[in-house]
Amino acid sequence: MLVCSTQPGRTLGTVPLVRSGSYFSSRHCTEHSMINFFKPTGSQIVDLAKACQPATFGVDQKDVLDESYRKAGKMDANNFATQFSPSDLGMVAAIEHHLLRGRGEQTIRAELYKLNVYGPGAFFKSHVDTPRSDTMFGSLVIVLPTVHEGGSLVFRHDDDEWTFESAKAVKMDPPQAAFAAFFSDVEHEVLPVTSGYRITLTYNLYFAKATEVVTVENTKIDETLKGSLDRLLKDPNFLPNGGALGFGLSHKYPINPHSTSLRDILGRLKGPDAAVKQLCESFSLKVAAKAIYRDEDDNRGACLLNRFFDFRYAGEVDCSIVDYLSQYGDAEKVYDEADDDPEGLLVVWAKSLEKVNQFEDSYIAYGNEATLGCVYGEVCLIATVPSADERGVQV
Ligand SMILES: O=C(O)CCC(=O)C(=O)O
Ligand SMILES: [Fe+2]
Repeated sequence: MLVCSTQPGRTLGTVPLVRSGSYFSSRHCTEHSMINFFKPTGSQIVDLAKACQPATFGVDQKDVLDESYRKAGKMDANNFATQFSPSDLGMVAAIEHHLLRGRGEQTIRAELYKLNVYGPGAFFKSHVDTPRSDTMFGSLVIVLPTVHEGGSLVFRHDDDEWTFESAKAVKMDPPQAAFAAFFSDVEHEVLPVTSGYRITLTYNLYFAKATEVVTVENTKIDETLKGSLDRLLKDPNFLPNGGALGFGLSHKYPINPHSTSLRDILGRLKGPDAAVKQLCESFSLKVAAKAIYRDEDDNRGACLLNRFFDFRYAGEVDCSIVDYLSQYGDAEKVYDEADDDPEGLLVVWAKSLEKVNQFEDSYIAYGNEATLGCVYGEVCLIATVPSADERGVQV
């Protein structure tokens, strides 16, 4: 459960880490580039610290390096990827509610800024954050659950001083992160770390633009997906040889496999499904609506078709549906990372298939006597992802 408390100018709290949102990967080191903050190892943390650069800080809109003022390592947001999502965890809503009392709408967004590593002896003296634009009003610091001592955050505002002992607020088992959100003009300081590594993610907090507020639902989807997609495509370890991103649809569409065209569905996508298409296209990914077919026995793979296959003219089917469609229906076999039979196109499912648009058809199965077989299909969106080389990212 997210727990938070608010004093003037700042909201402090803790949030449990969710398993799916605890992975980080950096593009600096390839061998140990992945860290699961559910159970990070000591050497992974040291590797992450080594992959960082000396942290600068902003003075009069310029980035300055001065280790007598700030001694820490940093990694810029475009050099690592994380599934940690303050909005999915309810933090953005909580910050809005607590820090900006009474606004009560989704009028803010958190943009990932940096990852910081404070090893033994690292600190950041008292400062105020430099707003990066007119709409930036504050910062969000997430202290990830790693064993360390010291590194408390001290806030000062209007002759008031407050210390957040974040090292004591984080928990390892089950993992719980600590966070602090505060207005840019609140003075804050990171006291020296006395042992271990203190790892933080920093986010810039913005008021959403007026136009973004009107399309609340889309804004939320766009912001979350856009950042993730951008980071994935820039990650050379993501589909290094190319493949596809698959998205289950959020809305239901009228489907008759004997008469509906997938091209029509693509042209009539609703709200969040249309947003997925637009977003992928904004990254120059080609998007198509496809039918995915599996055998009744789910384990024998799947295949994608650009049209619904009409089994009324199929005759007898004497092999698996996937093999049949690959041979006679121009289908492309697909697999995902969990498959032990990698054949065809590798699809990473960004949004799982929830059977929202499942359809059913029957065919004549070959055997001693003809029996009626049942085939299931579903509609999904497939975005083709070029190889890391073609995307211009180096492994
Ligand atoms: O890492 C932290 O705890 C604070 C970082 C900070 O204050 C900043 O990046 O401006
Ligand atoms: Fe700061």
